[in-house]
Parts: sequence; C-alpha cells; structure tokens
Amino acid sequence: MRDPDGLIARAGVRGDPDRDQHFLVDDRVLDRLPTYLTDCDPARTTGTEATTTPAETATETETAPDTIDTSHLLEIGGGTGALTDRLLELGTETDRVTVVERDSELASFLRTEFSDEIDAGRLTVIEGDALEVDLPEFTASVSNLPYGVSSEITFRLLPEGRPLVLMFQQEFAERMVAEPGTSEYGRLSVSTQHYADAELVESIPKEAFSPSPAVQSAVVRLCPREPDYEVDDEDFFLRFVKALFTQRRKTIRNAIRNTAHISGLDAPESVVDAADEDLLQKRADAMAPAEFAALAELASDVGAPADG
Ligand SMILES: C[S@@+](CC[C@H](N)C(=O)[O-])C[C@H]1O[C@@H](n2cnc3c(N)ncnc32)[C@H](O)[C@@H]1O
Repeated sequence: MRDPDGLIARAGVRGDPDRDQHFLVDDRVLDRLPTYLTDCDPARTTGTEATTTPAETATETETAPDTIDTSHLLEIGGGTGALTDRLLELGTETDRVTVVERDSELASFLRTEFSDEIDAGRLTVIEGDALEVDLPEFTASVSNLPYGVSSEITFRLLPEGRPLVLMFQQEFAERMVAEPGTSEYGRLSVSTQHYADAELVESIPKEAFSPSPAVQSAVVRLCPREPDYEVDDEDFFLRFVKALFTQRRKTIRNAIRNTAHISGLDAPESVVDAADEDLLQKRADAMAPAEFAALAELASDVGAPADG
C-alpha cells in the first residue's frame, strides 16, 4: 500500500485549497472508505444500462449477485492517488479503476506513479473536468470530491444507479440525508433520496487532510434503489420540489402560487383547487418525498407544466 505522505512528496505538490485540493493523509480513513460500499444491497443496484426483460425478471432472485460489483470503480478527483491505490487493492487482477483529475500536474503524476497499473490495463487516468468529460460505465464510485462542485458531480453520478461512497463537507452531507421535519431537510434531501438510500456513515476531522479544509467532512453512502412512489415526469418533479423549497416558510398553497415561474406551471390555481386541503396547509419542510411526488403528479395533470 502506498503511503499518502510519500505520494505527496513524490508528486512535489502542496494541495491548493482554491482548487479544491485537500489530500487524504489518514491511512485508517483511506482503508475504511472502500469498505462502506459493501453495505449496499447488490440485488437492488443494477445500474441504468441493465437490460432485464420481463422473462428474466422472474428469475431475478436466483441470479441476483451477492456482492457489490467492483469490476470498474470510478474515482472523481484523484489528487496524488492515495485513494486510487486503495481502490486498485480492493479489486481482483481483472478489476479496473478509472480516475478523473482536472489538474494537469496531478494527472501527469498519476500516470507516472501508476504506470505499471496503467500498462496492465487496470487503471485509466482521464485528465479533465469531471463535469464535462465522458464518464465510463462504472459499477461503483468511491471519491473524495472537490467540494466546490460536489453537488453537480453527485447529481451527475446518482442517475447512473450505482453504489456511491462520497466525501462531502459535513453540513452538505447532513442536508443530503435529512428527514422531513428537520431544519436540514430541503430540496437537496428530496433530490438525493429520490435516487438512493442515503446514509452519513462517518464524520472525518480536518486533520485527516493535507492541507486541512476549513470545516469538518463526512462520508455519505448512497445505495441506489427505486423510490417508493412513482413520478411520470422526473424533470418536472425535481423542478417542482426546487420551486416549493424556495418558499419553505410559506404554506404549500402559497408556495405553489408564488413559484409558477420556477416550476413552469401554467395553471397553479388549478393545482391549488384540486389538491388536498391538509397538504396545502403544510410547509415544504414537513412534506415527505412521497407527498411531493403525489402533488407533482396532480400538478402534471391539472397544472399544465411547460417543458424544461
Ligand atoms: C479533495 S481532493 C481529493 C484528492 C484525493 N482523491 C485524495 O483523497 O487525497 C479533490 C481532487 O479533485 C480535483 N478536482 C478539482 N476540481 C475538479 C473537477 N472539476 N474535475 C475533476 N477533478 C477535480 C483536485 O485537483 C483534487 O485533486
């Protein structure tokens, strides 16, 4: 196993906080991160490209894998490679890792440091912005994300339906996993939990990083699954939730009326007329995801939402 301080020394860099560079230097944290993947239920994590036919579904329970598929791990923000090294160790000889790194100096170091693994076809280094490059078809991701774009990256990964273990700023992590009725609960909680069961598995002190970030960090495990409600138009559902949370102190009745410019509803008054009075008196932060979904379905039917 490569020593994280040794990697930083060989790379000859100091992490630049202005470029979201906080390298993990605590071996115990690095060792634990990949292990969090294993608690996702493999039978529920088939990914978006799964092509199960109805006939195959009948035998799904017999063929469901009993371990998480680590055959192609994705890491966003490779840095000096301390986590990359752990991910390579996790897999078998035939398993692969792809790492995306925007900083050209760091990408170049990764290509030199891991040249044996690259030659063996076990590691691919993609130099570029994780928000722009084409991502491979990965089976799971473990990443210590660049905090400045952690939200955008997460919502690029979540729709892929793969298990994710991701590091965030503590406060952001708490909002992702929050339950209705708490002050942390909001648009981020509903959008995250639309795609996955989200659990904050560990808080990480600043000292685990070099240089230390300004605030504490936290690891979130995201196990993909279908939500326990149905929405016909996912884009509208997410836009509607976003709109209603811009008025989280108002009743849902007023929030529907006041945010049509965000939700795209042509006829917000028709939605108010058709919705259940109990729901209309609630505030967004008391609404469970399934209640948002039911309201979004109703709004789709009677409120004439515009596309996009
Ligand atoms: C928090 S550091 C993690 C580094 C390493 N994985 C570790 O744990 O020590 C985030 C890394 O993401 C890189 N980065 C920042 N913005 C990025 C982006 N938009 N796309 C890809 N990588 C990015 C930074 O250069 C940095 O190496």
